[in-house]
Amino acid sequence: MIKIGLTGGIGSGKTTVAQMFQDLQIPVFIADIEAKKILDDFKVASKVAETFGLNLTAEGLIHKPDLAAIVFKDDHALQNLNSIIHPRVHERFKKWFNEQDAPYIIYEAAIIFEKDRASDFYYTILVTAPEKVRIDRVMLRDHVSYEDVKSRMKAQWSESKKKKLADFIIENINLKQTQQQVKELHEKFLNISYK
Ligand SMILES: Nc1ncnc2c1ncn2[C@@H]1O[C@H](COP(=O)(O)OP(=O)(O)OP(=O)(O)O)[C@@H](O)[C@H]1O
Repeated sequence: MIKIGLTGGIGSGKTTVAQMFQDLQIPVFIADIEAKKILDDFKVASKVAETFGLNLTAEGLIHKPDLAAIVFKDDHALQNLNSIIHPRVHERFKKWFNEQDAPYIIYEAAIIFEKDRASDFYYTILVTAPEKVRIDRVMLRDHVSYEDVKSRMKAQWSESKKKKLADFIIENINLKQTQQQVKELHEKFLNISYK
């Protein structure tokens, strides 16, 4: 079973594109969702709270906006958090992958090239959109400020740097055109996987 890595900067539309593959019956693993679930595990939450000097909520959870305020301003803190969460996401992915039965699967993550993980995948897809469009989308979706979005973007490489490394690029501006690009890639991946 072929593994396809799907990535893109914040607000580029990775999840929107991932959903389009899912609509074509392709299994999708969303690393961000898994990371959030892992953070809700009491043992992990306790470790993260201790590492960053945070208090857990009454339900024993991390208050995510407090954590975001720390890690999105401090690269070292973000790396520290990733070193707690990422190995666990990887474990979950391995287990999930072995349970799938499909011609190929999609692994969606905001960071693939930045982590030197492109070689884990048969192909990589980069979803792109102009920076201003991406910022507007995230401000609208998450009700956050322009500065908040910009500071989250700092941990990610520029699109031009990632474009050089990606096998395929999906320009996500018009949803109909995005869907068409997804369909074309889907056909290509099916052909490869059935060879
Ligand atoms: N082509 C498009 N036209 C209009 N709105 C779009 C388009 N693509 C995505 N959106 C909207 O923009 C927002 C961001 O898209 P999405 O969540 O898919 O991006 P993402 O890359 O997964 O973002 P993040 O990295 O922040 O999780 C969502 O509200 C989504 O509905």
